[in-house]
Amino acid sequence: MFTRVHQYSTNEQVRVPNVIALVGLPARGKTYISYKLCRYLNWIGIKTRAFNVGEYRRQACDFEKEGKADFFDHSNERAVRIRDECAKHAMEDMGRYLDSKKGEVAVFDATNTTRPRRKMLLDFCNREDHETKFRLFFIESVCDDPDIIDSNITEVKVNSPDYKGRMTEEQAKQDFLQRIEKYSAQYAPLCEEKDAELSFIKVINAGRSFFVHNVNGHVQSRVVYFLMNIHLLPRSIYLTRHGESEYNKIGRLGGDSPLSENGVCYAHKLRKYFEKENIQDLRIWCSQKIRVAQTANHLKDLAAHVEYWKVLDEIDAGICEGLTYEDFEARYPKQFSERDKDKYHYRYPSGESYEDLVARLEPVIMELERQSNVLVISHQATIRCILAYFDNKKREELPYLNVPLHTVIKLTPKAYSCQIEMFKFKIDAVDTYRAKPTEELPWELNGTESNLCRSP
Ligand SMILES: O=P(O)(O)OC[C@H]1O[C@@](CO)(OP(=O)(O)O)[C@@H](O)[C@@H]1O
Repeated sequence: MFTRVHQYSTNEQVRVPNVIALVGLPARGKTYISYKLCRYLNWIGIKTRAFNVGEYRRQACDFEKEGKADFFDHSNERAVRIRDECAKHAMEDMGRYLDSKKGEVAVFDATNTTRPRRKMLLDFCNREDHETKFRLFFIESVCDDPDIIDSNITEVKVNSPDYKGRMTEEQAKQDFLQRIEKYSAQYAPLCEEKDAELSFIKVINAGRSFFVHNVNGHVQSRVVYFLMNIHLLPRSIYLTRHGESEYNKIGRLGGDSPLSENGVCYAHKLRKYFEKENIQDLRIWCSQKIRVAQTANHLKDLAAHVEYWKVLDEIDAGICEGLTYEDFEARYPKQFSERDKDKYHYRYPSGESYEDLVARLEPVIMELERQSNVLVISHQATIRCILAYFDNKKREELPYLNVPLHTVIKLTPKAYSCQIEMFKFKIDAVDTYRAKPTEELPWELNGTESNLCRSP
């Protein structure tokens, strides 16, 4: 007799709604963490939304009239009342989001620096009227490195809607420093003894060290793992497909064919491009397909490391490997239209779906988060998945992102976005893009320079 081992799917594991609450003084990167977490959790298929209490406060009162830094003084009773009301309002919205099952994780982005505020949140999560109580996890960002704080204030805070257009950058900076002082007077950091029952992680000096306490459940452990891998250092990630292959030329899917003449030409030009970029400690990650290895061969000596990852192989088209789209439609018309209906979830018989591909590529994303400069040479479907992560794309858009041949996509991660530049090489190649039948154009990218397609 066989015993069936129950395999938990991601969805089963996240049935308990989770609240992730940030803790920390202003300018400690809380919104940055919340943005990155939302992007990551949504990409791996856990529906997540951030609730930023600052935005509720901005809607509730005119900051100009309230007196800036004084608004955050704990002796300003009116302001304390307004701030508590805003927090409650955000909590109620968060509750509706989780109770209605629209989302599985809510990120509560606020300072939460006092014990009473955290108690209020805990009571809210344990309220009996929720269908299921919410599991609460705190992420405290502790930072005493003046350089990190200063760069956060100068790069992010002086441009916040509180200040932009209302005062000079210097005035904004001074006001913000006073705001930090007001919060510091009331700040009660999380503490192993006093908060023994709570689950939390302390991220110290933007990830130089961590303190993890009482982790509870799948979502929390994934969050901890993710936080321990991200960094803030400047770097660029380059994505490209292999040069045009013999199969591309005749429109066949998958397979393991070599480069066409045009493809070889691209490999040479790619070398020239990276010679010019002159990147220190470049790592090249390739799939294990011949067309990718041939593209990478010309670049090997420019890189500090070249690695061949099976997980970077193209989507497995199963019984459709080696067919053209026309063959596919003629042989398996039902399957073909199923794919058009829901390309993200459609799994090729004996092959993979885009959803499978995202799961397969998670270690690549995690490793990309850890590394500095990396060039990934891979395939149309895999690059779409990686790009969707960095450009925060929805699942329905992901399988239709336009990733043309003979193009380098340069990603430069910024605090709350990712700059995307596309360099199209002037070397002929077939167009392998197949639009969604009703759609006329490929989906646009979000990135700051998304429409920019330049020649290198
Ligand atoms: O999901 P769709 O849009 O079919 O694109 C994936 C297809 O792209 C192709 C080319 O048609 O990728 P690649 O040339 O990068 O290997 C196929 O191998 C693969 O099946």
